[in-house]
Amino acid sequence: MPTHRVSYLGPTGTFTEEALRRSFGDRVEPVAYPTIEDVLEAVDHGDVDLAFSPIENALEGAVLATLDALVHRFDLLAVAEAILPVHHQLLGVVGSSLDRITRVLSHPQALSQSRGFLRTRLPGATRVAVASTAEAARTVADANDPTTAAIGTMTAAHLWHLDVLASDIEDDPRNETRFWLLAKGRLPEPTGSDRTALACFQVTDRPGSLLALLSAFAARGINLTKLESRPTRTSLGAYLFVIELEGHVTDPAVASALDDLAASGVRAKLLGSFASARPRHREEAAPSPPPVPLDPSLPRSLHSPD
Ligand SMILES: O=C(O)C(=O)C[C@]1(C(=O)O)C=C[C@@H](O)C=C1
Repeated sequence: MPTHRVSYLGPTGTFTEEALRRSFGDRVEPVAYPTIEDVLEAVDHGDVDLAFSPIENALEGAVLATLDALVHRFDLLAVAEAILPVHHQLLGVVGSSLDRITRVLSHPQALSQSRGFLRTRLPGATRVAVASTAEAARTVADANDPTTAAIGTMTAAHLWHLDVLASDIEDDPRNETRFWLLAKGRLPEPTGSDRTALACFQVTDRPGSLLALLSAFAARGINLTKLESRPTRTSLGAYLFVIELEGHVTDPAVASALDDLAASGVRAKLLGSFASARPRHREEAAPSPPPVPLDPSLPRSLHSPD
């Protein structure tokens, strides 16, 4: 089987590399780049065959560095997705210990996903954002400073001979991150269990445009799995919608919904169509949270039925 050169956020030892190797094994040759923009630019320029980048985290939501670059800057298509359980380790040089740590380095996502641990166990420590978790681990190892720690992978601990000062420090053990494999050009054939991602821009701003967007899919029984609003970057208060739905962009129902949207003044940019890493079944939908008592002065429609 041919090997594809795939750009990813490096250096070696990041969660992204782990997800790439676990999901695609020896079908890929990972090529490290220092930032997510560089990862995407590499495939855009044809320096690699594919790019692999985080798109969504269970605790923090969208990975905006990837999402916004795909919406605004690059014309790339997601052709596959992968999900990795993400467990963060606090790494220090040999001989260090938790009570000596005054500075913690990591990728902003890792710092955010470990917010609870940092607040309760290292309340006085300075948090320093760096380009990736592996970059943080490498910096700590190079500095050989027992007062500085990194948040990163177990692989990074082994690579740079760091001690695990505290393990699995993420805010929730169910933490996981979804990644997209991105290509320039052709989409994969439908598999029967696909998802499609779109960025929808309102060409004309009028009341009910979000409703029109949602109705085009609802009317055809197409299940939406994600809806995210992002600034259009044209003026304050102007937003576009990123949606994900069940189905392939070539499915007749999806294609007809897109025709409807175009007719109602919505421009849709295709972000990808790919086999779902975790096909969703309607009956597995999360249970609704218990009703929250609301201020009695609020409109009745906001109250749960009694
Ligand atoms: O810094 C890394 O190790 C990465 O692979 C980046 C990244 C991200 O950007 O979300 C990937 C997965 C985890 O959510 C934490 C960080």
